[in-house]
Amino acid sequence: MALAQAHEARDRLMAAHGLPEEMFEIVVLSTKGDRITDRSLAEIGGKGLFTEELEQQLASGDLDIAVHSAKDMPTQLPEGLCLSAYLPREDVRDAVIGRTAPKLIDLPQGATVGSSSLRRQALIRRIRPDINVITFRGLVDTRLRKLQEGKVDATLLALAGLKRLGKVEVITDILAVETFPPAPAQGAICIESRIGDARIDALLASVNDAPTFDAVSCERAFLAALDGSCRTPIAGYAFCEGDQVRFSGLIITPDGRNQHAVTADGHRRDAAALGTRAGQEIRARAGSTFFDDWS
Ligand SMILES: NCc1[nH]cc(CCC(=O)O)c1CC(=O)O
Repeated sequence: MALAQAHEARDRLMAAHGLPEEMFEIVVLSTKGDRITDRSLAEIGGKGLFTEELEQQLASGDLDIAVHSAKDMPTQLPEGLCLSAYLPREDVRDAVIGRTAPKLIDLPQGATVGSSSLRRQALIRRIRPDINVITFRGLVDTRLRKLQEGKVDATLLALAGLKRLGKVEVITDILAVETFPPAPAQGAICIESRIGDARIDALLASVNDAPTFDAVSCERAFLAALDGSCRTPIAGYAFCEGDQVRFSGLIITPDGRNQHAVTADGHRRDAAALGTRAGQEIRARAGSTFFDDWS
């Protein structure tokens, strides 16, 4: 998927500036997050794993831009780096790949679902407390193979990733954002670069999608205000409508039984502040014990 995303960024940059392919060199780094696939992200140290090595090369000048799934980016970036552009966002929803039934609600009693996302685990339990959720990581193909081998009844993946890999035919259901809210920044590809690199900023300005930038900035600010620890299931989704941005966020306990939801809207220019306030509000309402009990 990383390669598909890098190609998409390169193709958009080529088209926007009329540049030939030879002007770009794609450097592929496998990261710790890709190599360790038998434990959940929370267990092995969280989101930074995907980005650490790329960021070192970005800071040193070996790379000019890094292309990431925005969802995998920590809220705090290393000094001197920023998320300078977002490509137009893909579908934000989660998809079900069901083996014994197409939809979560139709799975057999006590069915096993593979997912290592704490948010998906909690949201699955909110809908179906009887479902046994097991940790399930690795590349999409590995997960699909485990599903076919009968290790689980179903698994959940981001629709955006499946689309980028050209694997939508495996999907048996798509979950609505209202009942199954996505992770902050899901479906968005971001470009990270050095702060103040005028040459690169000029190149990136023409591929940045402003509605995606504002919406994802709002969602990431929400996550940051909640201290974005990847041990707490957090969902957050914003979208732009004209000059307005609308946001809804949720924190939920891993068993899916307790939750706090928030909605907010305002002017797009205040998108990040809106997300921050929504995060602070939910934090105040939930109280510190909501987080303590589960981390
Ligand atoms: N954590 C892995 C990851 N990071 C981004 C995506 C999907 C693509 C996206 O959300 O942009 C995925 C896989 C998944 O959640 O199914």
